[in-house]
Amino acid sequence: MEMSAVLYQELNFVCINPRQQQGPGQMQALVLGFQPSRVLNLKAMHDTNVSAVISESSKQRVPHVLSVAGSDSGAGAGIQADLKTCAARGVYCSTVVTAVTAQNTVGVQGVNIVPERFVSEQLKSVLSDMHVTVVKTGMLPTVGIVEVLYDSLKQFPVQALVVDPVMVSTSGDVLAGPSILDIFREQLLPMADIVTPNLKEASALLGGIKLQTVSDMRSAAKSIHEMGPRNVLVKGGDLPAASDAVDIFFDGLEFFELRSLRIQTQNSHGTGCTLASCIAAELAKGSQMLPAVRAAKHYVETALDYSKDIHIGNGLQGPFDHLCKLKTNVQNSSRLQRFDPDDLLLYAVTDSKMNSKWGRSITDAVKAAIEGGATIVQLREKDTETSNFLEEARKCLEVCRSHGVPMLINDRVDIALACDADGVHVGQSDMPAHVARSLLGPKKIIGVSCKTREHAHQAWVDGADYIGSGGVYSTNTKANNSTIGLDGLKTVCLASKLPVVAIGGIGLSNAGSVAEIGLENLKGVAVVSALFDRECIRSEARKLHTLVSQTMKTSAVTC
Ligand SMILES: Cc1ncc(COP(=O)(O)OP(=O)(O)O)c(N)n1
Ligand SMILES: Cc1nc(C(=O)O)sc1CCOP(=O)(O)O
Ligand SMILES: [Mg+2]
Repeated sequence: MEMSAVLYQELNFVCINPRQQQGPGQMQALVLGFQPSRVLNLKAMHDTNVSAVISESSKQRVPHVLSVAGSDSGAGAGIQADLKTCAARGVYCSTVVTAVTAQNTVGVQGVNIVPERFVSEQLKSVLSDMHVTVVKTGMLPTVGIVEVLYDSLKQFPVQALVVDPVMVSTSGDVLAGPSILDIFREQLLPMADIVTPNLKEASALLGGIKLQTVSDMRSAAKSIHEMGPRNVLVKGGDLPAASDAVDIFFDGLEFFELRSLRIQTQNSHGTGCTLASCIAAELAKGSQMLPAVRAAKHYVETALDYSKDIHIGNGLQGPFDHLCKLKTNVQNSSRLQRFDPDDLLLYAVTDSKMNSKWGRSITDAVKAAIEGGATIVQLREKDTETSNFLEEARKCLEVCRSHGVPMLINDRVDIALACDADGVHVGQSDMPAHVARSLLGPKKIIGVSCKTREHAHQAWVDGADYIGSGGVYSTNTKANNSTIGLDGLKTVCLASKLPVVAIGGIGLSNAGSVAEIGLENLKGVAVVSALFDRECIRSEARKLHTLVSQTMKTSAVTC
């Protein structure tokens, strides 16, 4: 007892794990904090009566993904891809190896399946001891392995399960045969929070039906959802070549077409594993499902683009550089996607006064909004000094980029240029949109505030990408703002082909009425106080996102 007391004093963060005493005289001490490599094994200690001495306040839960997958000796996919992805996303990753493959850029030369009982032993070791937040599965080569995983998850529940139903490698080699399909459908999918099949895997899960169009992908997502997973992402990377890669996300209520640029590269081995483990990592950090999927798509796209010319191996299936995000030149690189009007769905506009009132930084506020589902962000910092504004804008941009969410600057074209933001929002008394366009170039997003049909017409002529129209309701956030009501909003929508986002006094109580107007180019709502003047930005964003997307969907069908 005395010996342990000395040790505890020396090691501030030591705790004894009470769940896994390994036998008399043996115990594990685990150094908490984000330094999982510093695990001490205090075998020499003989006092088995020592109980945990750590106070709750000094415990720091680390976001933790457990990858249950096969090893890829070439390290482009499988366990190795999952480890690198989680490292790049700042999340701890433990591993349970289900198979060892001899693999390179040419193909799979051999597979050695780990016996079920040893998969089970690995699962027990990790799940009984470490606080796993999310389990992500990859190659599950036998029915027995799926069974032991199912049993382990029943015994040690985790916050989320991400299932990448790996069946065939990029090179076309079979990694799990058709015998696995029944148990996937019956046991694993009903437990999953998301399943991420590519076209071949979706087809296999559905008994071999052909999937050739985006419409087929929607039907497939719906049918797979009926098997029990909370969310489905059908990846359309194998659809006949088009300029965009389209994935279909279905949460049981609505479909989202998630588009990204198709990167021309042979270095795409491991993209499926990487996407799924990045979703798991984002969920482990507290993200909602759709923002996690968007962030993961953006991460994969950035890594593929960064690695498109690297050369590793002589085969056709090259790996890519998962850690590219940690290299400073990529950290601040431009957004790859073009402006997507659907990004206007939940537009979060910041307010410095509200952030000071609640004692949070702009970056923390923006991060919470995105994690709750905000699809575009505008920094509207009327009272922040220029140097601070620029510094904060750079930090926020990093957060937005890592989630694939566009970030615009209100009024200040100079700040937008200096931090390489994705665009600006200007009003009728700000810099004219056509001047902003000539300064920012064709690739940046420009939004213009419009209250009348004349404003709307001019915005189009000036080369704006979208219109912000309001105040739909009266607001305390912007002084002396005139209210145009729902009728004024309709007039602006009908006067333009540009996508429109409604603004002004919008919150949970009335966002539904706005979304209900059902005009095709009304794409979403922009909110300030309904997010940033609230205690929990993340949960308000989540509620607003659900409300607006569901109402828009219903209204679009009726109109
Ligand atoms: C999306 C969106 N719409 C409208 C506005 C208002 O812009 P503006 O009229 O320039 O007023 P300020 O925001 O600068 O006070 C906006 N910011 N965002
Ligand atoms: C920034 C802004 N522009 C408006 C316009 O009518 O163009 S209303 C507005 C403030 C919106 O804040 P809240 O969501 O807290 O009402
Ligand atoms: Mg302005």
